[in-house]
Amino acid sequence: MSPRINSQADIENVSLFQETKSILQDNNIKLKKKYGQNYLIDSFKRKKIINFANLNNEDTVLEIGSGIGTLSLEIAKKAKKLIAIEQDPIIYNILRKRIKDNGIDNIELINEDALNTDFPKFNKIVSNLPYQISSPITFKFLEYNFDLAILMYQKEFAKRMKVNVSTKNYSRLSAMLYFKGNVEFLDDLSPKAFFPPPKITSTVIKLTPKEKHPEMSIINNEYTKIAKALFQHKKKKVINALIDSRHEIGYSDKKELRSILNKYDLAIFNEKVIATSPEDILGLSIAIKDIIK
Ligand SMILES: C[S@@+](CC[C@H](N)C(=O)[O-])C[C@H]1O[C@@H](n2cnc3c(N)ncnc32)[C@H](O)[C@@H]1O
Repeated sequence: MSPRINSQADIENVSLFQETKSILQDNNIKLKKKYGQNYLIDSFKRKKIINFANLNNEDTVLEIGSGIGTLSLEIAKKAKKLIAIEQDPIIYNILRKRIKDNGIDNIELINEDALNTDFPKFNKIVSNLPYQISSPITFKFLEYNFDLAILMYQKEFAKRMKVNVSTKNYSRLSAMLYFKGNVEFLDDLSPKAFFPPPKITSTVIKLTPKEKHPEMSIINNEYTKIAKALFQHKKKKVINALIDSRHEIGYSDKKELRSILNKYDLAIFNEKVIATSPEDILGLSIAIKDIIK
């Protein structure tokens, strides 16, 4: 069915859709679900996403999952340099050719799994992320120094990034991000903005790293393990969640851990996990750090 055209934005969208379709057809590509290959075909949203990053000619931008270059070629026009990482070798080769055909010389294109490669130096990130790596790639970003990241996720995932203690979206992710980054919701994109359309709505967020929390820098390991253990049992009391996820903090014997924990007289043990703030979890991590293996 031909798309309905009402405005200039519609015309641009149709042309981005046609361009995407013809690149895929010319290369005999069937997009792969396992790589999260839903390509942006809404040129108005593309412009908006790139504008959110406020790019200038001193920026080195990192893009994870560059696909056929829908964002990449536009980012490269505004930034000093783009480092684009694409795992699928066939899609990587298509983009490599597009870069060459367009005479672009400021894109470093890397054919790797972004989770298993060190990122070259960058100061901004702009990415329509492959949804299946949302969580690990977000934590990986936070290991690097950068000014800001404009990132697109599944809406349900994005909602879990902000801390709302005692709500159903409060999660390990929000508890981890609380100390590491500020999250600002910027925009939503309907499935129609992508080809093929995914089943879900997407959300664009701005992530800005926070100053290192002084206590978190010494307790990060213990906090990470404890948060992982706790949020597997969000509705349980803290002590029971720790015992039930004892393998996350280095124990296999339930009785042994219970008797160790019973030596601590901590009020937080009787709180429900969902009601404990990141600050509470930090306090717990400091209190029991010596028993975390
Ligand atoms: C949602 S698409 C975005 C493509 C393009 N940036 C756009 O906006 O249309 C995600 C891309 O990430 C790639 N990808 C998936 N897993 C990856 C990984 N672990 N490392 C690098 N790229 C990956 C996919 O092949 C796909 O091209």
